[in-house]
Amino acid sequence: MFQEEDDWDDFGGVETATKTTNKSSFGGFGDDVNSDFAGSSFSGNNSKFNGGSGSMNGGGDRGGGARNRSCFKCGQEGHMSRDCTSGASGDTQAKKCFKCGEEGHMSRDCPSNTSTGSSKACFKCGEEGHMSRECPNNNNNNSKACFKCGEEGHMSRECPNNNSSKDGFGTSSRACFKCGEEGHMSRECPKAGEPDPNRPPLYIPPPPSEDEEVIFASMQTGINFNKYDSIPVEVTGMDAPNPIANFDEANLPETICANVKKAKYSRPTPVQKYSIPIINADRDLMSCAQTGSGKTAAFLLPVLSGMFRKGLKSDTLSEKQTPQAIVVGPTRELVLQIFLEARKFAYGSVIRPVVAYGGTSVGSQLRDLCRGCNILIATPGRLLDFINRGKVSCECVEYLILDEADRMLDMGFEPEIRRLLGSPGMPDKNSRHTLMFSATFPNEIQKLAHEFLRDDFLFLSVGRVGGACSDVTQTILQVDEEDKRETLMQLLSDVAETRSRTLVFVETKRKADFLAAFLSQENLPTTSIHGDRYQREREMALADFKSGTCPIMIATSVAARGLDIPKVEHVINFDLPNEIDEFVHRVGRTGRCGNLGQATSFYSDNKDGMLARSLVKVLADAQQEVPEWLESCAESAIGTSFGPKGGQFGARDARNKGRGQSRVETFRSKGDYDYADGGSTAEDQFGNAEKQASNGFGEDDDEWE
Ligand SMILES: Nc1ncnc2c1ncn2[C@@H]1O[C@H](COP(=O)(O)OP(=O)(O)OP(=O)(O)O)[C@@H](O)[C@H]1O
Repeated sequence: MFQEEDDWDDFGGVETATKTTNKSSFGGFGDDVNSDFAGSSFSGNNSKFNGGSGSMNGGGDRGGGARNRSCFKCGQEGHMSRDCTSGASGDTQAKKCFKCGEEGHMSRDCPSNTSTGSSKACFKCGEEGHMSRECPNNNNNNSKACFKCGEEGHMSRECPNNNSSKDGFGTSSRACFKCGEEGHMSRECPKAGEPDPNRPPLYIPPPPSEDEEVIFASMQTGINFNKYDSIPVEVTGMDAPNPIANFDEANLPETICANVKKAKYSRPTPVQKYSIPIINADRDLMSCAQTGSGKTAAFLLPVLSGMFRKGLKSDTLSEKQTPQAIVVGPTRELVLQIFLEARKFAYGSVIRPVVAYGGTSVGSQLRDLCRGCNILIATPGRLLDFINRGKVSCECVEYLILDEADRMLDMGFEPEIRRLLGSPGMPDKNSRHTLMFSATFPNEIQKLAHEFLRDDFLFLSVGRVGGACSDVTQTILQVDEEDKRETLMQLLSDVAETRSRTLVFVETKRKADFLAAFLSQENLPTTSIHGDRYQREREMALADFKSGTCPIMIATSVAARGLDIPKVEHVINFDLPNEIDEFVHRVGRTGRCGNLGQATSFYSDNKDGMLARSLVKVLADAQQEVPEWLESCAESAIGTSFGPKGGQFGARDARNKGRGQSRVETFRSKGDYDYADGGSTAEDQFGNAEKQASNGFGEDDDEWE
């Protein structure tokens, strides 16, 4: 079915048809501008889903110019419809009036001038009663010039000035969209077959290891693992089931139970003790627990078990897969990690997890998908792309899980999540189970989340919502911008010898590159990860960091959430983030699963004042030392827009009005996440973070995958 990457190249044909769709539907206005610059992506959909067949019926012939064209009115060749001498339509497919929808006359002869519903105005002058090509108001500003020579009075396909290199405005020359050279359109490009040097190389990630030892390799629990039991837990909502005390009470199928043992999970963490019975009882859940405390297994184990219990529905070897569970997360590396966890717990069973994320070959992921998919773990953009292509249907979804749910509902991803929830076949909230997990849950996001959960959902908080992990020893250093590099060098001075894993967070992708290059020059083995790197490079950077080949990794916020990297000893915030939640997640890359960790943050007076109050709060809550100077900074922020006096966090279920507190921090930024992670367009593979989530699914990726 998908033997070759090129199997997916058939979109080239659609492009041609699309161009002509534009032309015919707009009565001759459709300059090639449309087809070259927009048609390939957006109109491609039109031709597929909105009457594309219309464009195929002869439409394809019109654009090329090489084939015969027949009169629009009588169906005969040799003349255009405007020169047609036959009074009425003579062909079998009688044409309807553009204005009133009736047959037997053209729109310009339409007797029903009062037609209201669909009366069309001239595209050029805006007046009704004539089409744009018959427009008497030729001086109108909107009048269209030939796309090739810039002159009016003819369309580009009839242009007598074939060698003209002027564009429609007669000012600059138009180059071929594919090769950049002048003198031809992209569809006639002689280099069409050659690879575009600006496009990123195709990336097919290596298949995951089949070695049991690798599959079940897990992080060693640390000395504070047992202390998890003393963390206060609160469940709010009606009729919450009792927590379990051990995995034997979790009602897991035998295979999954055996896999839990192989993963050396001897007993559940608090978030698992509470979440597992809640999900087993088919309740919706918003679950908040500190970083590194086992939230992934808290949803995967009961969801996989539920799928077993209810019976698997997905067809193997079907071109349209119907997963019963969908997990979405904000970054590619995180969804890959969750996939590997799902694969571990489902090992030896018939459940087939599949992963889908941007920056990688669509064809290869589709081939994998079509081998069968019971649980799909994906970034939202790529998932929507697959739904849009008709490769994934949501009709069987029983579980929808948002990991890092507060980020998934924050401004960057919210439009895509809404699109996912509104996609065809997606069961409504009362017909599916929606589960949300994160270490942070600001009040305003909680309130938004209520819209997607059943009314009787349960809210679970383990420890303080939004609190930093107390197993991490935190230091805040007051450092001026210009001294940061030197201070960093001091902190890293012995890493070349100790090889202790150090994760350094910076604000921008450029700075990440710059700092990585600088440290490498200083003989400190450093790599970097951020949204402007190719996916291959991102995964290699992570692998080098994990293996210790490069014990220093410079990262943007793309690595702030969810990544579970063993033995990260030190997190350095070279730049503090704009949001306190982001800070909590970054610090949480160390001190996981009961292990101890260290975090050092550079505080710049000029830049970080807005974070002072929230920082004091987070440090105090995590029983960390709060420097006096920071308290003073926080005091001076009282009464400013940086936080009300006595600022507190969204510390509990936002439904408990009066008890829930307002957040201190309101500066929410988008950060470097994998927004709009659809097809493998150049932007997807190489720097998509600034792209708006609403700008489509990257339909044209198959042209070069
Ligand atoms: N019951 C358990 N026993 C031993 N190890 C566990 C247990 N549960 C989870 N772990 C391990 O703890 C580590 C952290 O788990 P996980 O990544 O799920 O944390 P998290 O709460 O999702 O963190 P984050 O908030 O950063 O996303 C993983 O290596 C996981 O394998």
